[in-house]
Amino acid sequence: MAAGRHGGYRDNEFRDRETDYGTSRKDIGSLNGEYERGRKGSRDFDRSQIRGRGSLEYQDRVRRRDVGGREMRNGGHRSTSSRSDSGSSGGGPRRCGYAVRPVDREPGELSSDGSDGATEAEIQCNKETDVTILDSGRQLSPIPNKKRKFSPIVWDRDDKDATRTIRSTKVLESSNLPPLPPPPPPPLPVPLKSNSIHDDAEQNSLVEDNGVHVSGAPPSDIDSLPYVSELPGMTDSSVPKEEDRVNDMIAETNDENDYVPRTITSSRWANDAESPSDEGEISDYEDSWKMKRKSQSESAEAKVGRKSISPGLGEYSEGTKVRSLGSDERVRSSSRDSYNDTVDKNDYMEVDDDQNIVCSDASHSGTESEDDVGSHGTPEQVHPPQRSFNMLHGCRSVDEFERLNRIDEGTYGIVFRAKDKKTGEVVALKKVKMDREREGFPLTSLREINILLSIHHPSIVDVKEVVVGSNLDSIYMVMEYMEHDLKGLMETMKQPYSQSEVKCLMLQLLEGIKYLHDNWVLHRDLKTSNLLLNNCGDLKICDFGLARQYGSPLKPYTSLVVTLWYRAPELLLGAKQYSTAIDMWSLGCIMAELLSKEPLFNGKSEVEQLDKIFKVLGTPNETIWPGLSDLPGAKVNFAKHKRPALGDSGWLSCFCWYNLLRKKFPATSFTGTPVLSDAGFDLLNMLLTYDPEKRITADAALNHEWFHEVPLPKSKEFMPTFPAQHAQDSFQYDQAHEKSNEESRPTRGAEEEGKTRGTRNWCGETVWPVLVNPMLQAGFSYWGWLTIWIQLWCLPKKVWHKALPLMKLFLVNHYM
Ligand SMILES: Nc1ncnc2c1ncn2[C@@H]1O[C@H](COP(=O)(O)OP(=O)(O)OP(=O)(O)O)[C@@H](O)[C@H]1O
Repeated sequence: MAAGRHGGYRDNEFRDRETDYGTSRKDIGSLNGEYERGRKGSRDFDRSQIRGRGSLEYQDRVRRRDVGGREMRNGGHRSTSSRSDSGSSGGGPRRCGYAVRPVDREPGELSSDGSDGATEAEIQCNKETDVTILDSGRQLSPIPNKKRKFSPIVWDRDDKDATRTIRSTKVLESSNLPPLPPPPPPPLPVPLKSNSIHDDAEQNSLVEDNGVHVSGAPPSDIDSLPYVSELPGMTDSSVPKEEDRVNDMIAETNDENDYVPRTITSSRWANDAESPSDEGEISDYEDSWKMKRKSQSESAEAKVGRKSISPGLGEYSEGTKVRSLGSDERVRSSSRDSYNDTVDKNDYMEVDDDQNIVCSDASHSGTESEDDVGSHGTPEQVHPPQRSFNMLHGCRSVDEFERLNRIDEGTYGIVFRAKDKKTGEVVALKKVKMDREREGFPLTSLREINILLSIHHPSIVDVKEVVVGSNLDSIYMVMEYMEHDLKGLMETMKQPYSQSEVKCLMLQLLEGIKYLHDNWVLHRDLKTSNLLLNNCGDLKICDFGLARQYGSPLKPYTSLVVTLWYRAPELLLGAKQYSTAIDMWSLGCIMAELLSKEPLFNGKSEVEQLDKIFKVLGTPNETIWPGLSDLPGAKVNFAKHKRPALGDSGWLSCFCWYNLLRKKFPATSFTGTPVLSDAGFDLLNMLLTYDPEKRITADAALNHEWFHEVPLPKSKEFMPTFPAQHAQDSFQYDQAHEKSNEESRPTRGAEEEGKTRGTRNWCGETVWPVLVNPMLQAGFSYWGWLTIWIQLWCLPKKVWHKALPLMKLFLVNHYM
């Protein structure tokens, strides 16, 4: 029965896998190991033991079994005509298997040999992005393909103090650091910048980075990177106390089911089991931020109650805890990032083909197997762009940027286009919204900053630095500027993207998602408005406000993630344990949207969303989705949209099952409906597979045959370009802004008295002195006058008629 719906499995296959899973769960390390081994494509490996992240192998196995036949996924039809044993898990693109006639190529489409005829100018675009283009048009990220043993993003401070002290001493000694002058206190309460660890021949020598000396000694492991408190001039003594205190707070407040986060201070991702959940991790941080803010406006002693000493540099106190924490986090996360960028392969222990844990760092050569060296190639060839942060200097002011125009406003931030006055570079500045300031620094922004500073990939928007406004609460992320977001772009397009263009976009998207998943990051908010595009054809994923680390084994997380239209069915049904498959479902929705220019499932509520999905894909049941009935939402009696006409099995059911989705994307069309080949439909089906365990992984999707058949993915240089939508806003916004600036000009009376109404900040908002009475503020603004006007409106007509001329007179005198 299920065979017809989801990939053609027989029931007993599920049971087999279930049994294996049960066994393997006892030893999650072994599971991970098997998964990693499986990824390398060991042919003799018993893939049936792998579940979850090993679904790639699972798909592979199914493919082999079904060669020559037809396979249904969500009841979908899978063409196998051109499919051989793909070995997709480790095989890579099989482009040689496809003979591509020139006539089949669209302009810009890559040929089999990779020559796309791009002009030099066009190729220049690629050079800038520092990516290698494969013959299939795919970009090779400069990041290793293997899944990291540990996430590069650091949220934890759970290292033992003693170890830290020893490490600190070791690092400092080995680098023969001369005593540094005490650094100025880090000015920001969030993790912002870090040092740069250079990976060059003189690993043990001092490296000067932006005028700051840091140890260039290769750390024996990532934890040995220096901390703020380990630097000269910073005392370490108070750190343990603070850590203990913070850990106590975590222990007291951690509740895995609570969505409200608590602390950012613990948990390395790969060791998630020992750490509080993400939701638990942040709010302590927020608490700290609150405390810090409180301490700014009142006396620190009064609020903290316990600690009142003003801390030395690098020390922790209640009042400055966040600042120190932020700096520390900043150093650690970005240290990893810098280190990751420069010596990515050296950074973490990785698992090689033979399940050896390999530290490719030269200092760990003893643990590096020959096999691994061979399989990894030469890490030295990879030189991703390096982000150098000066950890000892404060962040720059936003005044060092010239505001050009406002790009867009999201839920969590306002994005501006701006120009770096120093370099002339045009960037995007995302101002963190502090609307809910009373609740502390926004969690989403903390996550976003932390993650984006820690990862680097051509398909992920690059955060260059963080700058502050005149008011310390104004925090801006400086990002590379992208001309479009896919949602806005598609709204302006008359025709949807062609298949070859969708392939180009999907490949970039999948590369980015694969990188995230390999680095233990779930994006959790993939949608077209979070995909940016520039006129070089580069696609980049942005908005990491909902992103988080995941670990193995999975922990319960909130299911209130992902924008409704792109939310996976397991989330809609209330699953708390989910993984990378939720992002893959979103990719399925995005792929469909790219092809049709319409959202695939545009429900208005969760129930309606589920109903829309079920209508198209059929209502799932326990057979096609084992474990479905355990989900909280599955108890609801949904309408049974059952496609198979002849029971649950039989080849006819295959057609009936998937035909609604296939109807939306037919293989041929005379009506202008977007067409999708069998292979493309197969990929779409695999992305929109109900059972998250069976849903295709990013890795497998990258190797899907759709990307290797004609029409081939269009080369980025030949992607259509459009006028920058945000630059168009510029005129309108600037006019509006000019008008609002008019409002902020001093009143005539005030001018006379030499007073002003408040100053405009970088965004054009009025900033009032803290002590200005809000009523006074209202009185000086149009809003204030509007309020009065409305009140007058409510007055009896007689009174109002008398008041009106007076009001007019007053306003004319006052403003004209
Ligand atoms: N680097 C960038 N370059 C150009 N435009 C950008 C950039 N980053 C974001 N934008 C634009 O700003 C919009 C909002 O950005 P973003 O999604 O990061 O904010 P948000 O508040 O988190 O939004 P959401 O409400 O979707 O959560 C994006 O849809 C995009 O149009």
